[in-house]
Amino acid sequence: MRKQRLVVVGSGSTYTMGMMMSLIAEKDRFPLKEVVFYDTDEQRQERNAKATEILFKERYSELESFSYTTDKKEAFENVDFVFVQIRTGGLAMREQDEQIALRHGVVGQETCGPGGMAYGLRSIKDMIELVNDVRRFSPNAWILNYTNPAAIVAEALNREFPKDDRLLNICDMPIAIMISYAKILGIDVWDIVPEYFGLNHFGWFTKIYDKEGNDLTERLKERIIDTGFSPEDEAIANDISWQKTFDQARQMLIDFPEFLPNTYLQYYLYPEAMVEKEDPNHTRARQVIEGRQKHVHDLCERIIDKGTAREEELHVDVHGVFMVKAAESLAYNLGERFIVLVENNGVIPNLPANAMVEVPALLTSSGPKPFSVGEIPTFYKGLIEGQLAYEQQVVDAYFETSYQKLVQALTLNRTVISATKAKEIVDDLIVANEKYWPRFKK
Ligand SMILES: NC(=O)c1ccc[n+]([C@@H]2O[C@H](COP(=O)([O-])OP(=O)(O)OC[C@H]3O[C@@H](n4cnc5c(N)ncnc54)[C@H](O)[C@@H]3O)[C@@H](O)[C@H]2O)c1
Ligand SMILES: O=P(O)(O)OC[C@H]1O[C@H](O[C@H]2[C@H](O)[C@@H](O)[C@@H](O)O[C@@H]2CO)[C@H](O)[C@@H](O)[C@@H]1O
Ligand SMILES: [Mn+2]
Repeated sequence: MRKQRLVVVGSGSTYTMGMMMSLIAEKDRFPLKEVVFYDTDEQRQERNAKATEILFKERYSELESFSYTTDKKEAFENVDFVFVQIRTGGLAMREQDEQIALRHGVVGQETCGPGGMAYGLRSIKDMIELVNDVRRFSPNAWILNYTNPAAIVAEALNREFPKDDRLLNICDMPIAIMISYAKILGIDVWDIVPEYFGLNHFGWFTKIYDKEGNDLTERLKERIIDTGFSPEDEAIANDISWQKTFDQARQMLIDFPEFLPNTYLQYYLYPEAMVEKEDPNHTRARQVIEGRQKHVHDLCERIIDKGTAREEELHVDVHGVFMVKAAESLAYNLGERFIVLVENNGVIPNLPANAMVEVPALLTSSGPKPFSVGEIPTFYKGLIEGQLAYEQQVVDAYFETSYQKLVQALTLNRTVISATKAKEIVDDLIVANEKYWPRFKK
């Protein structure tokens, strides 16, 4: 089995340690020769890197080389895989996004509504630069991207790099939801065969089968409605915010029982209730700073101080293992089924061909091979078309630096609707994002 050379971009991420555990867990199926960390923030990177160095010495003796750098050439030369998880502006800007939206009485969220637009307009520039940098040094490397908002990033990258067929955007939400389905059904998550359609953070499971082809959909729906729905992945199971989100997904299923919803639809279907639940002084960004980020920083510092990771409880989480398993399938032509983002091109014939849709696909060494979904019913088509128009309008606004299109985009978004509000929010976001956004022309 050919060993892979991997670079992790945004290696200072709160998800890096979980991802490293996934690399260790999958080392027989995705064997690595070399791992390189790349980040623009030396300090964030060093903490994770020093802890990883110790972890790899103890648990990944087969690895020939581990290093970390802020130099692009050093990072991107001769690599096979690039895993990307960057956050332009950091969690501090995420907090701004959430608070600005809430100040105007609308959903304040990382990837949905005005927050998602603000974050998207920060991510696009860095992601385009990054893909260009990687391609300069490793023209054939697989780039697997987690960077959010994945819908807007995927749309922008598809326009900027239309011929790049080794660039794949993914999201861990569908698989995280499937972990909860698996628990309810008493089967292994990797034995679930899902049918799914939508945009990123905007989709529905239409069928849930097991490997033998048994249709478990109706049984699953009944169980969720009767006995509840909760997050089960280790990383989110005890998080109150995620528990509320999964509980709300049960309510969505009661209200719209045809298909099983992605949890993110709560922001579009019940925007007022979502706003009411929020404490503007303690939004999700602050919870993550005090929760996941603190936990990871403390963990790394303990490992570094003690010189060992043996005393720590470290877990493989869905985020890391999904990325690694997808990479395995691409590297070794396994043709395994994953829900990923691809250009529509008739997969859903009653949506535009150029839409970036999230659907099941077989991952092969020549790229994702999506399954045909077929025409979707009017309710879902209507919702998706509105959201797609918003996403495409945000990307149009970015490339044309058009203020008018930004206002139009937010007016299209279900979490905003009011043109007056859209304009006021855009004006506030422009001020807050001065360091990150292009200058929009009025
Ligand atoms: N697609 C998904 O389903 C999914 C799931 C989880 C997280 N994410 C995304 O993963 C990313 C990381 O999340 P996090 O909470 O760990 O954020 P984080 O801020 O902890 O980590 C991001 C890292 O990226 C670095 N960075 C920023 N700009 C960079 C650039 N241009 N080049 C290299 N490094 C850069 C930062 O210095 C930081 O260390 C975010 O975009 C988040 O939204 C996506
Ligand atoms: O609010 P956060 O930062 O906790 O999470 C936002 C992300 O939520 C989804 O991803 C993951 C989660 O981050 C991870 O810990 C995992 O175990 O479960 C979640 C659900 O899959 C979402 O897909 C991401 O796009 C968000 O960034
Ligand atoms: Mn996601």
